Amino acid sequence: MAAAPLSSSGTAAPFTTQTSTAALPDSSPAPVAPSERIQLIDEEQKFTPTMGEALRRWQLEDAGFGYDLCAVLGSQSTGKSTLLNKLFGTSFDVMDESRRQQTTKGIWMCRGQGMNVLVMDVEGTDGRERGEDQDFERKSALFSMASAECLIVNMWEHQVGLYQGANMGLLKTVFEVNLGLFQAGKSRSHAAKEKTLLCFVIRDHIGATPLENLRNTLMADLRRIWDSLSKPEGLESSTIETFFDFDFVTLPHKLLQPTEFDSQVASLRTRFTDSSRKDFIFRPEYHKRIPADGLPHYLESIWEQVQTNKDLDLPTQQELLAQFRCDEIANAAFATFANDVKVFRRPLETGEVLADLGTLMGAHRGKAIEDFDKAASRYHAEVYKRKRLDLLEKLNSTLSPFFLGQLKNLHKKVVAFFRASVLEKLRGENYDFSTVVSSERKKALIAFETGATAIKLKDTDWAYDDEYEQLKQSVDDIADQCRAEETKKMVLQIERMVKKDVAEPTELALARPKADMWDQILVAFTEALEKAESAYMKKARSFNCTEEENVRALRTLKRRSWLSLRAKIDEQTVDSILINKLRTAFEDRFRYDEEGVPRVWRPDDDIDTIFRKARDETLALLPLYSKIKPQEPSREVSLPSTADDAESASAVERGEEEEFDFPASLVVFSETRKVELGNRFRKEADAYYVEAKRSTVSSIAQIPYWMYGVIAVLGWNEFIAVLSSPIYFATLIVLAGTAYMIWYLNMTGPVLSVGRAMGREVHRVTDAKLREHFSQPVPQPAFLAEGNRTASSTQRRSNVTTGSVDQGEEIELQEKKLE
Ligand SMILES: Nc1nc2c(ncn2[C@@H]2O[C@H](COP(=O)(O)OP(=O)(O)OP(=O)(O)O)[C@@H](O)[C@H]2O)c(=O)[nH]1
Repeated sequence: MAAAPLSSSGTAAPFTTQTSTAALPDSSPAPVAPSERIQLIDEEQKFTPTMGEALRRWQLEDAGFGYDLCAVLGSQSTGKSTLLNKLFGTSFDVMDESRRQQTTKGIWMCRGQGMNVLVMDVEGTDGRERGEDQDFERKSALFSMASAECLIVNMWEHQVGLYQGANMGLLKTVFEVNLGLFQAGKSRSHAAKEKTLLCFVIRDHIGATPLENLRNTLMADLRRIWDSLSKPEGLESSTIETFFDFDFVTLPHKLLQPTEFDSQVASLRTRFTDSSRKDFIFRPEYHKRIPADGLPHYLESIWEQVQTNKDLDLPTQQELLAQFRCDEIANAAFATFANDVKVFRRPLETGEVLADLGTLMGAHRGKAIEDFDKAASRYHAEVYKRKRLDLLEKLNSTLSPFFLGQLKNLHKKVVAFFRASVLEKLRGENYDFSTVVSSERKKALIAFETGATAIKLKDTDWAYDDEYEQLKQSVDDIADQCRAEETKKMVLQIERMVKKDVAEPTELALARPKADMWDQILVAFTEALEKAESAYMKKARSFNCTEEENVRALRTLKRRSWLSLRAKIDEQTVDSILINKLRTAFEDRFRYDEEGVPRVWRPDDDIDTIFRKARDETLALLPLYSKIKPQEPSREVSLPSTADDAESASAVERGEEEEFDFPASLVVFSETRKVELGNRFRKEADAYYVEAKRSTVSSIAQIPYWMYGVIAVLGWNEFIAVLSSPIYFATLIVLAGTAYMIWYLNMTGPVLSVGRAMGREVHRVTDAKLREHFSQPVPQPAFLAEGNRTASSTQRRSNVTTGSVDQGEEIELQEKKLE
């Protein structure tokens, strides 16, 4: 039956990939290298794992739906492989004529040359080696039906009308298989629409029987077979045309009419390649809608189903394939995506705020979805949609930590910026605290919201409300801190103001101690405090301070102001200054008379009484100094002690405030110190007394008046000499003129005092020198050693040292009397 052998390559090893040029069509227009073929299903009925790779090599992996698949069925050695090689330029093995043995075993696949067509060469039926075993025939028919758009049924012309030779057994199997497939998928409406083309190629057509007659004969046979089949429920009245389209082609004898054979094969080829032809074979409705990249998996699972004799549910298979492929595609898209976005992790972990994070995240996610859509959208729509959602969710959950990290960093950045800008503004002059804080707060919240919105991707449930609330809280906390700081600063400023305002009146009042001394000081203090309180209240308004805060701040302000007054009083009443003040008060009473004129002690003056009065009056000032107590009770100041209110007491316990005891703060110095100061003052006063006494002694020791007469008599001739000498006389005139000028310019007083001072100095130096010369040392009183800070004490010391031992003793006796 078979024609003369073209080549023989024997049986291929399982899953081998082979290339052959032996069966290239003679009329092949281009010398293109034939495609390699693969053994899709081997003799052991195992599906090849290399189909994916083969598709890649055939450059069909990315073809999507842009490919076609056909299979050839027919009896063994009926020139199937020869026909396919001629039609499609494939490289299937052709039987070696001399050996006459089965060539094609299992199912082979090859890409058509110059076309996106996958061709399957199926092992011939009625296989001698397989004997009567119909198992593989049925399986391969089922497999071909499930996958191919067009089944080429190859037969000799003389087989038409015969049951066995015309493959009627095989066709019966095909119809049964198809009904089985339909039954499984009957719930799916689209199943009915899927038709398969059965293209009958009648070989060795001599031409005696026209094609029309052959067609009728075959169709009558096919209908008979169809009718004989038991139909599933609901399909009892279905015809063979419901599921199949039929085409009939005749080819002349290959060996007897080779030219005609070749030209008709070439013509038939165009029906497979030229989609513009009316009789184009690969019409879209036959396509099984399996994307090329999913074809290996689909065919494998179909074969697995066929092998395990399970009901072949094509729609379910398509769904399963869609799931498998969508997962694969999603995983590939996700792997690229994960690699792209991992660069965000490190900077976000180190606290950076990435400027284009939102855009970049969106772009990477978009690319992943795009990659997925491109490959997966061809698969089962429902599965694709579901898997797309899954992928989107996975992408979003991968990006979510970046979103949260960025929000956290944004929060920190905005808070830091808010703090810095508020502090910066507060460093300036003439600011309104509440305006500064509210405007910076607004800016901070807007900055956060803008940043957060920029990274919030659509199709996510991401939200930043919590972070936004936290940010508000943080900003408000900082504002509160700043307000507390500002309030503190303001209280300090006001305190300084109070300190300045009370300093001078305090110094003045304490320097001139009078009965109303404390009244003056407290009036000044109260005025300063009132001024301070109103200054605080004015500023506090701009700080939006609460009533409670105001009460607390004013209380602090009063206490601190009082303490600064107390500090001033303490400063002015340290021992040395207080003694100085007492000394001054004493001097005012003792050394000056009622009119304020300095006293020049004369022997008949009652020094003792004056001294006693001045001393007692001065000592009476000590109790006045010792306690802050105004004459007028209304001028008394009263502040609560820390022990008086619970809040302050607990603040003292916590160490936040210092203890403040107002009644204790009214005491300037204790009784003990008062006694000490009295004693010290007494000694100082005694020195004044001694000085006064000495000055009377020195006035007693003055030159007698008759001595001036003696001097005048003895100096007469010198007087005449002056008058008679032009030099002396001129000198006299100059001196007289100078004296007149002094008198005229009213400078007598200053000149006299200068002269007196000079005289005293000369007198002192002379006395000292004389004392040294005559070696008559007199012990120096201890209190004078301390009192030599002033010029008056220096004067006193010089006076004392110039006195005789007798005078010193006399003075001591006088003192004892006074005591
Ligand atoms: N008479 C005739 N012989 C042909 C024709 N085409 C091929 N042959 C011969 O038939 C024999 C079998 O050819 P194959 O192409 O191997 O047939 P096959 O159906 O693929 O065989 P298996 O794969 O073994 O089932 C070869 O010797 C061919 O030379 C034809 O059109 N007419």
